[in-house]
Amino acid sequence: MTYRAGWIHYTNVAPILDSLVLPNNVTAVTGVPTEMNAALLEGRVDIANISAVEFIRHADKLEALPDFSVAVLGPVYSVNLFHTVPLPNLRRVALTRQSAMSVALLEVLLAARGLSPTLERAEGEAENLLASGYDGVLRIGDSALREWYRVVGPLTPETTMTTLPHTARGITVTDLAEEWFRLTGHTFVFAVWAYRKDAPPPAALVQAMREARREGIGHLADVARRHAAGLGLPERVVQHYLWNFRYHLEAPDRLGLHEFAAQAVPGHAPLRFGPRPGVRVESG
Ligand SMILES: C=C(O[C@@H]1C=C(C(=O)O)C=C[C@H]1O)C(=O)O
Repeated sequence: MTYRAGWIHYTNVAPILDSLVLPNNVTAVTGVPTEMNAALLEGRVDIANISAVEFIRHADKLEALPDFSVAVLGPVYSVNLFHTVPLPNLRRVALTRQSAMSVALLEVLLAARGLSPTLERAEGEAENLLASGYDGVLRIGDSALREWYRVVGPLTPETTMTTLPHTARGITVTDLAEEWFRLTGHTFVFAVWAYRKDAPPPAALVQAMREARREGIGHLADVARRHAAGLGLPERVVQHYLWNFRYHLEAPDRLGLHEFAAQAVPGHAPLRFGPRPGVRVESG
């Protein structure tokens, strides 16, 4: 039987996907987070790296690989609220249709500040939307990374990603993962690799994913070089962006995930993870 994978193909998954050799009988499609969330929940794929909030919302049906995540501690650079007024003055915010996670995160961050601007779905470049009457625009993924750099860059020999300003040309870029860290002191998990509990991935696929990740992380400069031109960004920016991610769903990531789950989806079913690598499951 064929096992069907669905991959979100943003650059932050390249350290896992670029070197991945799919075993026989595994097929893969790609898409943006909301597409992959729906594909998994509707049974069109069997495993996908999905928005962590969808995993939490559907924890009764889903299980996640125990050692795969797209997570950060502090800034992420690609989940950004672009705004022209201070956060307390926000009135109308445009949300991207590509994302479930960042919308849920924005709602948590706004609620923590007692803010309730109007949230609307609208596509387009952040700067164009800001010029057209929105005072905030939420963007994720590669285009958000590019727009962030366009607003706050360029890097000079004296600056690093972490010392670039948050405001330039009248636009402030609020990095939602950095805000989450300020609020809670936790990591933020954007994605996990989830599957329906009754359809776990073949061991050969998980093994291939682990090998691909080892290869990608071991050659991050090469991954950055391959993707920099396509992104239209300096290699230095892409390399920093990539090594900043936490791909192993380690204990601090799980803590952050549970904290977010408690805040965003109160009353959710217990989160379930498959057996850890190297841990033998006794049968009977
Ligand atoms: C950090 C990011 O993570 C992605 C953001 C997601 C979302 O917002 O729903 C889902 C999967 C993640 O891989 C990003 O691509 O910018």
